[in-house]
Amino acid sequence: MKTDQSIKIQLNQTFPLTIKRLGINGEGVGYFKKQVVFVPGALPGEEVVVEATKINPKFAEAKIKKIRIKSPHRVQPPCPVYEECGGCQLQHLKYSQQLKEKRDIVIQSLERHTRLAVDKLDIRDTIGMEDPWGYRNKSSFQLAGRDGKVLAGLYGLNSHQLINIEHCAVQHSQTNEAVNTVKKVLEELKITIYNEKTRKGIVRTIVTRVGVASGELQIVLITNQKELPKQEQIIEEIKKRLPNVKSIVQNINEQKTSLIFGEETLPLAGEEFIQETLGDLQFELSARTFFQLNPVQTIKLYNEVKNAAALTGQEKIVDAYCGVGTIGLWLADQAAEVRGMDVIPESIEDAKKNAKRHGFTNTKYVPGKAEEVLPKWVKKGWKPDVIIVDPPRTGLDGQLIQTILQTASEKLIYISCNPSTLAKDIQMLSVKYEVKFIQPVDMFPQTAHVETVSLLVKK
Ligand SMILES: C[S@@+](CC[C@H](N)C(=O)[O-])C[C@H]1O[C@@H](n2cnc3c(N)ncnc32)[C@H](O)[C@@H]1O
Repeated sequence: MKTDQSIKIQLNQTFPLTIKRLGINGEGVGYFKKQVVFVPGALPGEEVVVEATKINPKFAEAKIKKIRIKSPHRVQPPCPVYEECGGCQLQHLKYSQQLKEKRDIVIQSLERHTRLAVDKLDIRDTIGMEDPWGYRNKSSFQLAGRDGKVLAGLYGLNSHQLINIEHCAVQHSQTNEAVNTVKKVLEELKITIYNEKTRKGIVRTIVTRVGVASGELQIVLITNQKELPKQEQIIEEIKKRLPNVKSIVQNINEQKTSLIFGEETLPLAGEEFIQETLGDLQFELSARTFFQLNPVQTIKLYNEVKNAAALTGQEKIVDAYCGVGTIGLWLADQAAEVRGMDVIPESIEDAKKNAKRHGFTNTKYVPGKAEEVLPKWVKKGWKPDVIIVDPPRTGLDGQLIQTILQTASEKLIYISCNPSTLAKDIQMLSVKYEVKFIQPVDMFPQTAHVETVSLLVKK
């Protein structure tokens, strides 16, 4: 018998709900008369009363009116702006339970999108952080001027209202200090802050990056025009108040879009980059260089890749979606050859410099799409033994999957930041590959993001 699946919940309707699991965005998921309801802030096991806030063709969204039975894992979120901000989604869940839920999200995705016997797979416990706070090395805080005050923070959840953040609990302590200091300097010198509506004003955004190992700090002032009034005073005050600042740069973004960076970057004081160390590798990070945001967990993630690859020194490796080459360089001293590609030409230039700085002569980096570059290499007779992929949230391109299946390298190591696309890709790859293990690594504590390293081996 065919059942009518269309949503019958009415907007603003209030009803009781049992939360069964966490959804991929960290919301509680329950079923009301067999209809899926997403409830931000609700936790598995909780009995809640909710009010429908949005009706979609296949599901409803609702907000909590009352918690009748609380999860034993519910905790008080330490951040005062947690409810409005939207940067974190799981601060109200005990950290040890966050790790369990993240593993569960991976399992659910595999159950939904693959035909594998998921209960037979080796899906390991999530590798967490000892201290799951203050881990982010980079911040991009939008600015707003209000009554002579400079506010800095993020736009609120589903709104365009700036939430002023004095202390972000997941940012490195140097970041919080730096943002508050720069805000004060701009305020005292009466520098006008960009207004999105009128498109007037000068400073739009403060971006900071901390070299967690080096202690070095970079500050980027993103402005709506090239001329920065009182530039010398701004620099002098920042340097005086923040002795760890190694680099102050200006980036000019005159666009209307929500893109943070514009094309032009000008040095204002100090170096154009800061130093960062990952294990034995050193990197120079300039304002726009992509670099992993949680260096402590990055080392654990890359070591999982290294263990999965179990290299003997004879292997040819592909580091697809290589960014500035960090993963390939992590393995280069144990491989015969490492080849990487990325769509961002500047990242490829950085990858080449990084390889050279560390004296590697067995690496090759090419700008371009993985789905175009790898087929060319393979066509010329170059056959990798290990393919490592680290795609964006959208997962692997179909063409790349076809090339991987044709190439049939012994090992495929898939680093994923999206369990749904990972599962869909694994389903396609399972024609030739068997999943050996999936290791979740918590790169972003307090948020719903789930990162995994999966080892697939040729059947
Ligand atoms: C998740 S990041 C991984 C970066 C790097 N592996 C690391 O650990 O720092 C994804 C990278 O894929 C690149 N990218 C996006 N689409 C791509 C494509 N079709 N082909 C190659 N690279 C792509 C992005 O520029 C970005 O550097």
